[in-house]
Order: sequence, then structure tokens, then C-alpha cells
Amino acid sequence: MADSSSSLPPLCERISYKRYFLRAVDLTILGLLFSLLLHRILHMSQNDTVWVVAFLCESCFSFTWLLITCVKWSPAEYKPYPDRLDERVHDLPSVDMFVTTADPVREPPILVVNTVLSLLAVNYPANKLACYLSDDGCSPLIYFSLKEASKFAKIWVPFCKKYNVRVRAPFRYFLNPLPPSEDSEFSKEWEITKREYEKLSKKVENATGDSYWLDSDGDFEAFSNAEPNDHSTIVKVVWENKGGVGDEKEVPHIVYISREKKPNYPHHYKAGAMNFLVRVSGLMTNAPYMLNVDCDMYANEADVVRQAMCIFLEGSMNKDHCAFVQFPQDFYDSNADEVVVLQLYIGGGIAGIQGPLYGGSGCFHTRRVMYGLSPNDLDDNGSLSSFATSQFLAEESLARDFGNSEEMVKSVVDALQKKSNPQNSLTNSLDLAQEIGHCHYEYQTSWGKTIGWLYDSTTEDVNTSIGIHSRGWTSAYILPEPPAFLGCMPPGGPDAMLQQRRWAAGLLEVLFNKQSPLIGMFCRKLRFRQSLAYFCIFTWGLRSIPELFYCLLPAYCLLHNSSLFPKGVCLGIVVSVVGMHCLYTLWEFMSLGFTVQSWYASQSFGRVKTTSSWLFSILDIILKLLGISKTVFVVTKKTISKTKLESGDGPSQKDDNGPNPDSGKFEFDGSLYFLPGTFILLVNLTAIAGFSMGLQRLSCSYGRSSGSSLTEACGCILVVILFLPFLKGLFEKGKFGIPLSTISKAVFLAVLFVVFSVRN
Ligand SMILES: O=c1ccn([C@@H]2O[C@H](COP(=O)(O)OP(=O)(O)O[C@H]3O[C@H](CO)[C@@H](O)[C@H](O)[C@H]3O)[C@@H](O)[C@H]2O)c(=O)[nH]1
Ligand SMILES: [Mn+2]
Repeated sequence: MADSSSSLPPLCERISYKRYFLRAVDLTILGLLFSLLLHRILHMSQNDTVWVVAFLCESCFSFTWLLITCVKWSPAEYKPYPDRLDERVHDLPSVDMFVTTADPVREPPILVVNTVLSLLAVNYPANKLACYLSDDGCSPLIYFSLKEASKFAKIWVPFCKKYNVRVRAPFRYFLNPLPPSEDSEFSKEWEITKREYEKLSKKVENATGDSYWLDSDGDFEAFSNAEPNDHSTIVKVVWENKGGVGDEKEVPHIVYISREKKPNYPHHYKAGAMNFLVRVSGLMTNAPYMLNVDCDMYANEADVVRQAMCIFLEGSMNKDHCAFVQFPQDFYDSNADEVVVLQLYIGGGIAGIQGPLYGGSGCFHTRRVMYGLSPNDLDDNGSLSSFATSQFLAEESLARDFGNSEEMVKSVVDALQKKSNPQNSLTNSLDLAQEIGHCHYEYQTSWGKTIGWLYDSTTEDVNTSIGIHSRGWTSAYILPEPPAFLGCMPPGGPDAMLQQRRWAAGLLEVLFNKQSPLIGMFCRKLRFRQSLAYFCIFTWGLRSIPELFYCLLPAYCLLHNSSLFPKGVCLGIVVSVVGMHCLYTLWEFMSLGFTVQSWYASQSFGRVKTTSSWLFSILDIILKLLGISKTVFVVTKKTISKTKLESGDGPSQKDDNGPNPDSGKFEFDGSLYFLPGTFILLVNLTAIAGFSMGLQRLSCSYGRSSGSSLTEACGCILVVILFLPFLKGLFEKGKFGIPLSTISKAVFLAVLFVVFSVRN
């Protein structure tokens, strides 16, 4: 393991940023918000209920900004030095790599196997790696694709290592033509490898929708009659690295698993899949570290495992070691610029407190932590303290917590005691793996409660994350350039709305379960600012209410002829807050190389998702708390990108520069998601129309200190600008147009609103 002699340079460094200027900006905005609130309080008696509603909304915004300021205060990240690893560490630890997939239609098999291939090809000793693919869709097509990919891996992995290819997912690498090179051997091998990859893609493509392999090959017998939600456990060792000779020994183990499903058993979505992955890998390889990626998140940096190991191995020499190392999620399409900005500024801030949150993909976990250990269960040298040994390793408690498989319990004991991996063949564990994949295996155990990935939220990542931080662990953030993992995000439209709803609902679920940071703030080991950070994120869904009101208030005031904003000099407060916030967020985008257009798109989508997806998430939670319905995890649709990279090995380039004229356009369908947005737009348009025709002067303004004016009209115009995709949608056809049914419902609601505003 790591050589701890102090003369050698460290494997990593923690870099913290002071950001004085940005702190000043944050505080100024906060100061302005508080002055606005003060102004509202001082003039409360002269104004009507609008003033009170605006005050309540602005109080929510100010509170959110206060939380954000606290969270962003002192960002930090880790800088690993993988070059120093070989000098310092003689025996690198093993790593089990987990990929999850759940639906062969929404998650194209070729995309899934590309992710697997990129992981198999990372710069790390192949005999220290194992790649497990969990398939919740129980699809023979996925298994077939994985088998084919394992054959191609024997060409691909040695090719990548020999020529030090950077982008190790073939579908991305081969988007570009042969890089100019003097080396004719390279050109030849490049051609051969490309041809082989094309063959693989063809095979996978041809197999889609055609089930001939089911009959021709006994290996697929397990899949006959299997339904995604009704089948028994399938575990297949696709490739076992037995050392061997030549290229064969370069390919790590590959295992396919699909846990048992029965119609009326809760299977806990991805969290359940992860826990089965933990158990199967525990039996087979029992590596001390586990990498988890979504099936679209290919490794874009060959050194990624070595980078993570720098943190763990440096940390293992100190007492304050970290539980997990998170790489931010990055994307090869341009639908997610906002997520990237959020991860950098908010995520980076949290990383400076107790460490980043676990974000579901691109994260390395320590197995022992996942088995429930706390930092104070360990001695200074990292071994179990005697108290923890007696507490954890008592036989009856092990079986109660981890389930009734003796072998499983033995592997847990080995992992907790940091014993080396079992050396026996993977296939020896196949029967046992069946046993631990049963639906009822976890019944009355601690899986999903205190052990492994935690249940009871569709955002199992953040749920598990707060569980780990609450035990007092820290975590580390690495932000390499180029990004370590790249995946895809749905474009603005129904899929994105669904994803946002799932996230917001999942986060609210955690707020109301026993993990809540509200409790953590007082009685657990969650640091105070860390619980504020969790609170800030868990309450996403609740922000929809003040935002919805605020999008409607200017229109209401214009129609009703009352004033929303302060008059005279005090109007300057509102103008400054809006102006500063715009410039600030614009700067955040541009400093990361994003365009003004992408900033606008994020501001616009921000309002759209908050006032609908997040609003619906509140409904989901109310229904769940009342016991009427459960939250569900609908898998996000993934698409393969076809845009070329800048250069074969160069930094990734986003797809928005591609020739597709439709990219960046908002898509609609008949779902209710688009009703709030259409309604907000119509109401604001009506108010502006009324104002420009001078109608509001006709309505009486007795008893009010002042009526509406150009300021409220500007408010309406701002809302319309933010909902511009909907304005375009009114006139477009097909998937870019808002369906007539949605428009009619919105018109009906808008008429009610206008009548209410004018009459009231
Ligand atoms: O029943 C299920 C549902 C999903 N998945 C897998 O979970 C991953 C994430 O699903 P996806 O539809 O891509 O969700 P996203 O919203 O894009 O993912 C983010 O948010 C999720 C929580 O909502 C986390 O699980 C993810 O790791 C995180 O990247 C994918 O690999 C799926 O195959 C399963 O294995 N089983
Ligand atoms: Mn995803």
C-alpha cells in the first residue's frame, strides 16, 4: 500500500479559494434583498394584499439567497497527482466498477457498452479492476451486446493503452477521422479497430428487435419468458481475467447481473440495483473501492481511477479520510450547461465545507463506509477499533444486517477488516449470487436503511450522501480538465421536465424522511453549513410556489391597477437586484466558456421547470405522505451524439455547434407540464396588451396609494422574455408547437385569472 515516508511529495492537494470579490457581490445582493423587505414592511399599511404576497415571495427568495451565500462562501477542490502514484504506492488497491441500466429502449445498448468499454480501458492494472453491469430491464439484447463488446474489448483496450488514446469510448473516438500520424502501424491498427467497432455496432443494431439468438444459443435460456418486472436472478460471468498472456490479460473481469423481480415487490429502482451490485461484487472480487456510473457516463479521462486513488491513498495516511471521491457530471451535449454551472459554484462551495454531495454518477465509494462504518469505528491506522470489532463482527448482528448468506457475511467481514480479495474463480460464486439476488433477500435486513444505497427516495444519490456525511465522514471533489466523465441530458422538453420532477420529488422525500438535515443540524455529525447546503437543495420543489406567484404578480397588478414595485428612488433596489443577479449569473456562465445564449436558455428553463416540474413534485410528495401513491423512477431517455470532437484526442466539444437547426429548440407534448407555462405566458401577454391600450386607466383606483405603471409592465415583459420558448411554441407545429388542448386549457385558466384580477 502507500509508502508514508514524508520526504516524498503528496499524492494530492486540497485547494481552497477565498473569492473575496464574489463574497462581496453575494453580500451586496443579500443586502439589497433585505432592504427591499424592509421597504415592504415600512409601507405595508399603505398597500393592499399584493404587497403582502410580494413580501412573502421576496422573503423566500432572500432566504434562498442567504443559504446560497453561506454555501458558496469557501469553495475547495482536490488536485490529484497521479504521476506520483507509482513512486509512492507499490500495490494499487482493486476497484469494482458498476454500471446500471434499466431499459434497452430508452438507454440504447450501444451506448451502454461504450460506457463499459471506456471503463475497461482506463489506465489501471487490469487484474485490479472488475466491471459489473446491472440490467434492471433484464434484456437479452443488453447481455448480447455486452458479450459482443467483451470480444471487441480485446482489441480496443490494448489499442487505447498502446497509443495512449484519451477518449476511450469508441463511439466518441471514431467520430473523428484518422489523426495525422507518421506511424504507419498506428494508421493500420486504427483502421482495423475502427472496422471492428463498426462490426460491433452493426451486430448490436441488427439484433435490436430480432430475437434469433434466444433460440440459437443456450446461453440465453435464462431470458426466455423473462419480463422486466417478473423474472428470476441472472448472473453471468461474461469475461474473466485469469492473467493469461498477451492482449487477453489487459481486459478486466466483466459480469452481467439482473436481480430477481416480482410484480408486487418493491425493488427500489437504482438504489436496489446498486445494493445487489455491492453484494455480488462482494462475493466475487470484494474490492475496497467501488466506482459507480450511469450507463451513459463514459470515462473521458484515462487516468480517472488513478486520480481518485491519489485522494484515498493520501487520505489513508491521515485520520480525517474521506468516504467518497466525486467527479462532477459533465455532458457532451449542450442541454445541461446549467447543471455544470451549478455543480461548479454550488457544488464547489459544498466541497469546501464537509465535501461534495454524492451525485449518482462518477463517484468512487469505499466499501467499508457503505457497510455502515463511521470514522470513530477506526483506529489511527485505519483498522477497526476493538469496540467496533466487537460491535460489527458479532455473528448474529452481521446476519441481521447483511442477510442470511454465510458467504456474503464472510465477505463483509473481510472487507471491514481490509483483507485482500478472494483469489478463487468468479464462476464459483454464481450459485451464491443467485441467492443474494432474491426479492426477499433484503427483507428485515439493514440494506437500504443503514447499509448500502439508501431507499425511500428517487434521488437515492443525495439520500445516500446525507447518510454518509451524517456519520461524520468527509468527501472530496476533483474537477479535472478535460472532464472525467461525459454523458447526455435530455433537450428542453417532456423528458427534461420529467427528470426535473423526479429530482425535486426525490429531494423533498429526503427532507421528510429520517435523513432530514433539519434533524441532522441538531443531533448528528453533519456540520452546520453542510446541513444548510442539504437544506438548500432538498427544498428545490418548494421554491416553485413563490416563483409561480411572482410570475403572475406583475400581470395581476397591471390588470388590477395596483402597484407591485416601490416607487421613486426605492425602485432602484429592485432594478439593482435584478441587474446584479443577471450580470452575476451571466459571468458564471461565461467564465466557464458558455455563451450568452446558453445563459439565457438556462434562465428561461429555470423558470419553466420551477413553475411546473417542481410544482408537480410537491403534489407527488403530498400524495405520498397521504399514502395515496408512490413516487416512481422513470428512466431518462438517452441519445447518441453524432457531432465530431474538436480533434481526435482534444478536449470535448459540445454539440450545439452542430448543423442541426432544431438543436436548442423547446419541445412540447400534451402533458400537463406545459400548462403552467402557457398559462403564465397568456396572462402576461393579456396584461401587456391591456396596458398598451390604456385599459388600466379605466379601472378605478380608489383607496389605493398608487396604481400600476410602466414598472409593472416591464415586469410582465421580463416574464414573457423568460417564457419565450412558449411564445414560439404557440406558433410552431409538430413537436415544437404547444398542442391545442394545452392552449385551450390555458386560455380558460387565463380568462378566469383576468376576470379575478379586474373584478377583485
Ligand atoms: O429502476 C432503475 C432506474 C434507473 N436505473 C439506472 O439509474 C441510472 C440513472 O438514471 P437516469 O434515468 O439516467 O437518471 P438521471 O436523472 O439522468 O440521473 C441522475 O439522477 C438519478 C436520481 O434521480 C441518479 O440515480 C443518477 O445517478 C443521476 O445521474 C441509469 O443508469 C439507469 O439505468 C436503474 O438501474 N434501475
Ligand atoms: Mn442521466
